[in-house]
Amino acid sequence: MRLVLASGNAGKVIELEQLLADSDVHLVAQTQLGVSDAEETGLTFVENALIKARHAARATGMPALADDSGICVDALGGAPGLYAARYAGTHGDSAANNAKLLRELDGIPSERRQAYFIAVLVVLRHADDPAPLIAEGRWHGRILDAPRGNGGFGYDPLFLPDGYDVSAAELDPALKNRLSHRGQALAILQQRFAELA
Ligand SMILES: O=P(O)(O)OP(=O)(O)OP(=O)(O)OC[C@H]1O[C@@H](n2cnc3c(O)ncnc32)[C@H](O)[C@@H]1O
Ligand SMILES: [Mg+2]
Repeated sequence: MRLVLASGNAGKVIELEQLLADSDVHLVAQTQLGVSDAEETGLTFVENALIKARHAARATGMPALADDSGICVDALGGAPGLYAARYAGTHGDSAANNAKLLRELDGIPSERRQAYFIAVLVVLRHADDPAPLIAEGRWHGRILDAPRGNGGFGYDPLFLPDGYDVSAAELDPALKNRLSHRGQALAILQQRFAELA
């Protein structure tokens, strides 16, 4: 089964390809097919995931998988949340986003730095599919005082997963995929892939 992956985020593409490496699902990143990024005008992760999947399915005529994700920090009322990719103003500027997150949490002690990553994955069989497959995962932890590690992407260097003494950017990539919001959501989705036939 060939699916267009409706994401322009190289970190997500790598993780999702790895997660599906042993399956019969073959992902083709939308950038490889010349598909531009969709405008994320939704007010929820699920709406944005549907917008992105529909955009890629329409542009390519292929079934599409989209991932809308973010990080929600309790002490900031859930911010950056839906706006994680553009928290500091420029879409996808991880260094600036991470610096802003540290500034916003300046002086807040570790016991009040709880946060979770969330991912909503959507599969549309075609652009007008009225019955998308939808799955959500959440990964809980806290925000560090300073970045740690070089793996992963985005907010990973600032995220200390519950139960671990290393940041998400210091975890082995396979372990991150087993634990993460994205890995959890994909496991749910895979149980439903059979319905795609
Ligand atoms: O919309 P696409 O094209 O998929 O790519 P994007 O980077 O814009 O992705 P989102 O709109 O879903 O925004 C999610 C942001 O949340 C962050 N994020 C999501 N999952 C993450 C993870 O596993 N590790 C670190 N940061 C993550 C990262 O900064 C993303 O840019
Ligand atoms: Mg985006």
